[in-house]
Amino acid sequence: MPPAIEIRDLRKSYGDVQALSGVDLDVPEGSFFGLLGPNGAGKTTFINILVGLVRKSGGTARVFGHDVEDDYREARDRIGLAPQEFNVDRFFPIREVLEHKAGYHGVPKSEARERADEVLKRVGIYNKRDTRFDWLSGGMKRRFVLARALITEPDLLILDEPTAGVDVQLRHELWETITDLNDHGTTILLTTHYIEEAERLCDEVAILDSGRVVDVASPDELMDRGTDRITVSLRDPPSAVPDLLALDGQYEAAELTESGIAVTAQQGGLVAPDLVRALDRAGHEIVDLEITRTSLEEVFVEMTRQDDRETMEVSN
Ligand SMILES: Nc1ncnc2c1ncn2[C@@H]1O[C@H](COP(=O)(O)OP(=O)(O)OP(=O)(O)O)[C@@H](O)[C@H]1O
Repeated sequence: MPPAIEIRDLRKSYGDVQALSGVDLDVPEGSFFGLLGPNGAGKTTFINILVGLVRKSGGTARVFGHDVEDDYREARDRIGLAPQEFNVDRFFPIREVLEHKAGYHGVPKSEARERADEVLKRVGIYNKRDTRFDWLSGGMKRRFVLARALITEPDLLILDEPTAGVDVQLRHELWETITDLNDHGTTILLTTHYIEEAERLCDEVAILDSGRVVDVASPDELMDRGTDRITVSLRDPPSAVPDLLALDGQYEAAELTESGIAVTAQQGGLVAPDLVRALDRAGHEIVDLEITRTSLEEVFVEMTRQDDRETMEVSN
């Protein structure tokens, strides 16, 4: 079975701007996949190539085995897109907008109404079915854009910043709706600036920076790449960093603090027991111990910042 998305050496330039510089990526069928990256990293360009809004400059992009340009119709019919910008026909009642869209994708008229009602109920705005898009609140507009993406019963749902600017309650409701879709087999590709969103929802994330994939991993794996800080308070704070030879290089740095010692290590939870033993053996009495985990956000900032530095070094 081909992956939901299969990308090889994908490139796109807009004049002198290299928006994608050779992206390779596989998104397995059924996964909840995050695409993270700072502004201008190339996320929207990537999505627009998949849905046929932008022509690639090179490489290949397939959706469930269909080339997005050569087999455009087959690929596009499998995708539901909820874009970041609202591009909705504002003059018709929203139920009609959905019916038109279903018709455009070959759904018979008799079934289109049924489907429209079903997706409006799913996103919780069925009672607004006769209202024009313009007259919906911001949060309802977000719900509607999701309903429109669902009207064709897509196998791949692409969500570009689906919760941008919505309140906490709606954000949680949208999370629930898309998690439920994923549980029932829909592959999800999500771009977001809310790292917490990626951490909660995604099985895997790709970090895109300056048109390149810097890393692909689960949120947990990414967090393991950050350093944790183990802070130990001691009954009698020492005047020099105690001998930590027994830790056998499992840590990156150790320093004195006001109340004891702080050690940074890749996986703090694994190092902490050895650290406690080493301090105990050296005669220190431990009063308190705290491990602060790196957040995915910190790892993300560090990864994309380092990449900036490399780019600067190359260009210098
Ligand atoms: N139509 C266009 N013409 C010229 N340059 C463009 C065009 N669209 C995008 N770009 C440039 O390509 C690069 C990637 O932009 P893109 O919108 O894909 O990034 P993004 O990751 O989606 O950013 P954001 O998070 O801000 O939405 C940027 O440098 C952008 O200025």
